[in-house]
Amino acid sequence: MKLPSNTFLASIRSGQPQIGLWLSLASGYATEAVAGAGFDWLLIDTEHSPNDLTSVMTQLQVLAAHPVTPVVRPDWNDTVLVKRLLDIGAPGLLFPMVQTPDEAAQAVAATRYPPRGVRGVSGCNRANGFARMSDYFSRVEEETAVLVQVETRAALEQVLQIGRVDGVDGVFFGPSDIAADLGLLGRPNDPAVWDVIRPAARKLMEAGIPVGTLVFDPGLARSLLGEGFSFVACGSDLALLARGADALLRGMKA
Ligand SMILES: O=C(O)C(=O)C[C@H](O)[C@@H](O)CO
Repeated sequence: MKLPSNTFLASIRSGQPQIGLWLSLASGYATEAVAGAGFDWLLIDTEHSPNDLTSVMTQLQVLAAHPVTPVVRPDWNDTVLVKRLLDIGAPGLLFPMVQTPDEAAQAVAATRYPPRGVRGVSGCNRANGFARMSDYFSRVEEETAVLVQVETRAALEQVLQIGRVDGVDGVFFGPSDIAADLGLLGRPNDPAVWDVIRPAARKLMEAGIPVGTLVFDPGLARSLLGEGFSFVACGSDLALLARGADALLRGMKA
């Protein structure tokens, strides 16, 4: 038994755009319902949703039956939590609120076994096929996507240094937090937010570093992919449910 190749990672490295969806409902059943839609990547969020380790694992199990790559967002750049997420088989991690190259290096180190990093070793777990994957230790680091999230003006100023940290596979812009940092709380689509994100994203793209984001506007998502963003999530399971319910009732009352 071999460690599966990470198709999301191979795609962003080779410049093939990846369309994603955020998973915030913290439910294996809801995840199963969207799993077959055909998204390239699905982000299991533990920062802003009621997910715990067990609900994340259930969703990873569900998604294993589908040709889509799950990426898990830990709630913090926390070495111990990262070890546990990797042991349950997260093929990619999105680290929130990475502010400096040192913090990006800390995120990478959490995903590497010694001597390259600080990941603790478990011999038998879901990630290594319960010790049946003969190549797990030799390949897991090259097959794990390490994505770091830039969410403040301070981080934007160092974006290239953050993106160039050895082991970082991509930089994700958080428009909601960047908007808040700019004094535009609740306005992630405000042009002023994108006026600071776009030049930073271009710098990374010119350096060959994949760039991603999440926007709740399919038109903006399409245009960002056209501008060279590599991995763009264009909505969430939670928003689809809530806004779909709103629209259905509105239609009934119209
Ligand atoms: O700043 C952002 O944008 C993000 O980090 C994404 C949000 O956390 C996501 O929950 C959308 O509201």
